[in-house]
Amino acid sequence: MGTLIALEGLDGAGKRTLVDKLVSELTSAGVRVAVRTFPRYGASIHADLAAEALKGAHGDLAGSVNAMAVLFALDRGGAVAELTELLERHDIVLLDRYVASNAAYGAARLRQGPDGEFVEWVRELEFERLGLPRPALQMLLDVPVELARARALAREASDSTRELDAYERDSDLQTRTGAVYRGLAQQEWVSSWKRIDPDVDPAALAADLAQWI
Ligand SMILES: Nc1ncnc2c1ncn2[C@@H]1O[C@H](COP(=O)(O)OP(=O)(O)OP(=O)(O)O)[C@@H](O)[C@H]1O
Ligand SMILES: Cc1cn([C@H]2C[C@H](O)[C@@H](COP(=O)(O)O)O2)c(=O)[nH]c1=O
Repeated sequence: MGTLIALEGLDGAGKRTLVDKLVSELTSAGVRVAVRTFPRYGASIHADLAAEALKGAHGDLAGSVNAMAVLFALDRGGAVAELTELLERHDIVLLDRYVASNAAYGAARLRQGPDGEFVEWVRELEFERLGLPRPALQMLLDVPVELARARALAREASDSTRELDAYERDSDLQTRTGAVYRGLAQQEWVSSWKRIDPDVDPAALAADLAQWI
């Protein structure tokens, strides 16, 4: 049975970039690694509806914190069988965002903290009702909000398909989300957490992750 590891962080933090480097390092070291990214755009109606809502579609859908979180949760709920199968065939299944994204962004929108009702609601909905596998390790790519924003803006300027959505445009939301994430990491929400610096060495981190197999 493989080890489930999730990478979390703000929009533009560099998660995708780091995941790609980790896969390259782990694969070179002979580790069987699979990657999945949430939301599953193009593969899940729930993910697509959420993305469209964050770009202004579907009336007042994006205005409801719980409705948005249910969409993200149902997207993941549809991936339970695939995750289970991937874990059977790989040493590590690395996730670019997972359940903690829902907890952190939703709590931040509601101005709640990591110990608040919303975080507990997400835990119960996703791990207990939807039966999502619990990650062995959750990593927080802890990039200052200004750096994450600069990276998201640079990406938007170079790629017309990556226009900032409502969450990305809201700098205060990103700041509060960062604070909730750090609280979740500090209290080891659901499983172990590891804080990752922006200048992390991917080779060293990959070697560390291989210890979790
Ligand atoms: N270490 C880095 N140094 C410089 N630029 C970086 C670094 N990591 C990522 N970037 C750049 O920052 C932008 C955002 O990176 P990336 O897409 O990996 O972030 P992300 O956390 O996956 O974002 P999102 O959650 O919004 O999809 C990209 O243009 C990427 O090339
Ligand atoms: C998976 C997930 C994501 N979010 C938030 C985080 C982002 O601001 C957007 C879209 O995600 P992307 O990585 O920029 O494509 O949605 C969330 O609130 N809950 C989730 O479960």
